[in-house]
Amino acid sequence: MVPVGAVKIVIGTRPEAIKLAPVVLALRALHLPVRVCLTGQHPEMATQALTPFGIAADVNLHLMRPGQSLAELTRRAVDAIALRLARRQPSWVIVQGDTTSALAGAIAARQLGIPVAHVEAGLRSFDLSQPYPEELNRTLIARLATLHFAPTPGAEANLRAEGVPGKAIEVTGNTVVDALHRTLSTLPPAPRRARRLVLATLHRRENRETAFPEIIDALATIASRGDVDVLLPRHPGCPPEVYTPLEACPAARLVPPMPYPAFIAALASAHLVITDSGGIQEEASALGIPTLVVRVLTERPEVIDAGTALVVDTAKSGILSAATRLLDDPDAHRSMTNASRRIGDGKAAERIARRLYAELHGVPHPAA
Ligand SMILES: CC(=O)N[C@@H]1[C@@H](OP(=O)(O)OP(=O)(O)OC[C@H]2O[C@@H](n3ccc(=O)[nH]c3=O)[C@H](O)[C@@H]2O)O[C@H](CO)[C@@H](O)[C@@H]1O
Repeated sequence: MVPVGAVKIVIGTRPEAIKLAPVVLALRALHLPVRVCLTGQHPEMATQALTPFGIAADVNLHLMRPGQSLAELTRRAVDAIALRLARRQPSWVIVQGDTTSALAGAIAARQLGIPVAHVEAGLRSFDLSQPYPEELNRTLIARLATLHFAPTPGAEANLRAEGVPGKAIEVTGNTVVDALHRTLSTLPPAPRRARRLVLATLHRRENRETAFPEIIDALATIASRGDVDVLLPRHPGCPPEVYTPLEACPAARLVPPMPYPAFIAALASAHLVITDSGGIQEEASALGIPTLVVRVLTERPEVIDAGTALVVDTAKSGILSAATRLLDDPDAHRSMTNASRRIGDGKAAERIARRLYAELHGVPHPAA
């Protein structure tokens, strides 16, 4: 049995690890007992992401199996998490974002009557197929959660429109900005680059079949300009053959998933980002790095309002014309470089920890 007031944090993937690491540290700073449970959805990457924050998981459920369907992962994750929760009876369970692990954690906790706090609550694309399964997962988690930590006023408005009462929502900023600031403060000064860096990442499930060849083709054409370097860390969830056309380009560098600090160092020095990632849109916006979002939509209108990102869809021609403009027109590029605080101010985890402290103790933290 864990001590009264213990908080169990369920983490499946790399982005959950990055976005929950500041929360683990903030809860510990308030002397709240925390246990970190990895589901193993990203077997190596979640551990890799926690390490720079000095966090080791208390348990790893190792749930991934080759060829496992989403339904099977969901079923096995609910089962395994429920067993752990029943044994340890934490006072709260925290899940983050929109993964299958987060949904399974919320279902398991709810079934055992343990309240769920949802970090990064209220993001919506309003299309259950885009991104899939993430929009479905986060919508369902909202029905299961007791406390909703919305990163922005826009996310809060989405939750209110779904009937979530105001007192169950706290607008905190996104914890990714906390992780970013903490990491930037540990980095050495960036070395000067001979050529401008185009940093790209790709992994969205709904993009894999049809859109990836177009996006990779566009990246190969950009790399062949001769005046930029293209850097693309692979995502282990993507079939390796997806990247093959880029392997022939001398100016394109395909690398294994990068440790978070190394990735942030590359991002901070990038001239242009091309990505289907959610978290990287947020980090690039906080840094003021122009970003082309290779999706049909974004559930982060804040990065568009901030002027740091454009949604360009996944056709090669659209990606190329937007990238060419930003690489060839300094004014167009400059107009997208204002670092934004709309995503967060770096204090989200502290707000989350204080609210949970108050929920657990019935009074605010004495230092509040
Ligand atoms: C639909 C959607 O938007 N869903 C998001 C999704 O995650 P995502 O799309 O952000 O996922 P990725 O792109 O894999 O991760 C990005 C992170 O990884 C770091 N990074 C990257 C490459 C590398 O080589 N080394 C690294 O360290 C990088 O700096 C960044 O922090 O799930 C999250 C969890 O619930 C949600 O929060 C979030 O809504």
